[in-house]
Amino acid sequence: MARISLDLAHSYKPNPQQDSDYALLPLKMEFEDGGAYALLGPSGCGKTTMLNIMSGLLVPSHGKVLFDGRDVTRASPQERNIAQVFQFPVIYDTMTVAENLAFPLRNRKVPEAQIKQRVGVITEMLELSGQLNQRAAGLAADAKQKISLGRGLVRSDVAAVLFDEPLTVIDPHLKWQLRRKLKQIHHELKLTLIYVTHDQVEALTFADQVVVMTRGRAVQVGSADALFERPAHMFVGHFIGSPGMNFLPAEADGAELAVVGHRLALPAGRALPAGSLQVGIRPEYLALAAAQQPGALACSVAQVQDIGTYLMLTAKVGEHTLKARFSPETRLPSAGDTVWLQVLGEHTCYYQNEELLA
Ligand SMILES: Nc1ncnc2c1ncn2[C@@H]1O[C@H](COP(=O)(O)OP(=O)(O)OP(=O)(O)O)[C@@H](O)[C@H]1O
Repeated sequence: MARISLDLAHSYKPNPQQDSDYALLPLKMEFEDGGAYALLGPSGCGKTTMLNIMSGLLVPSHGKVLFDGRDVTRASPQERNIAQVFQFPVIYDTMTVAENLAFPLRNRKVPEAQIKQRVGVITEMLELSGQLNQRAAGLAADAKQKISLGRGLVRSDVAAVLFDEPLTVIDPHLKWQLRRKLKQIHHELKLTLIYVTHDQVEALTFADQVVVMTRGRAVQVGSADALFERPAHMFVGHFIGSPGMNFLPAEADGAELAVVGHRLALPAGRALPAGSLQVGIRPEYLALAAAQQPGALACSVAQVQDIGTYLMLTAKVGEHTLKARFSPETRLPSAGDTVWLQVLGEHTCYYQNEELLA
């Protein structure tokens, strides 16, 4: 396994002039040996480009890729010793499940006894033991994709295993099981795993560290907890969570903050540079407050929805909308009523130029 370091940028255009010409803007990043990472972001943000640069399918237009300090920028996937799992199954239909799994090891002349042992471990983990001697051709799409996952995981000597949206063809129930399974496999096999997805639940259940990307930039690398509690960039606040973080424009001036024109005292000990900023608060932390309570805003209730496991309150303050989540037993006001919501508190984040200030 290897520690992967990136110090690069990539443009598919021959003469990039502006930021929008780059699929990846200049970035420096380290993937630690044995870590479980997810590259998370919307379509077109540069995830596959980054993965293909790590695997060796693509040479970056600028900069370098290092594996354990060794420059591998122009080395092929074979030379880098990378295993890859793609969106759709890549297996041999005429071979049995066992033969498919053994293939990457036979190719490398691993002794038969060792192959048997390793294939046994992987089939057990992926719950394929009952189908070992079946031909792959007769299997359902998700069983075939499990074989693909197994082929990616079967070698213990790879620098890293890279996954590009590997659960796309899997049905939703099995998807949930496989996500948990992959996490368990990571703990047992201690391989470096890098996993591309646009699905936040998939990224947050699988990875120890999630790289959140938007428009060719990696805007934050962090644990699920860090991305939820302290989004480093407004995009992370908005993209992570269901629904995402609420934002309100504000003007800071000494110990006070004018939020949508309402002057609120900042919590004790909180200092912000004077000027325009955005106040960010998660729907989970937007609590009910008494009228005129410091740090609270009077809002107008637009809607209360029963989502089953929680209640969702939608409120307006001026032209701005706030979403707040409450437990099902909370007594909430009705549409048209005024509600006071605690906007400033210990979980509130403050942003300037989209970056976290405090
Ligand atoms: N071979 C290519 N030639 C030119 N432009 C490309 C090529 N591959 C990707 N791009 C562009 O680079 C940008 C990043 O694409 P990339 O496929 O890395 O994003 P992604 O986050 O993986 O998206 P998706 O989830 O849709 O696969 C996009 O604007 C895309 O159109």
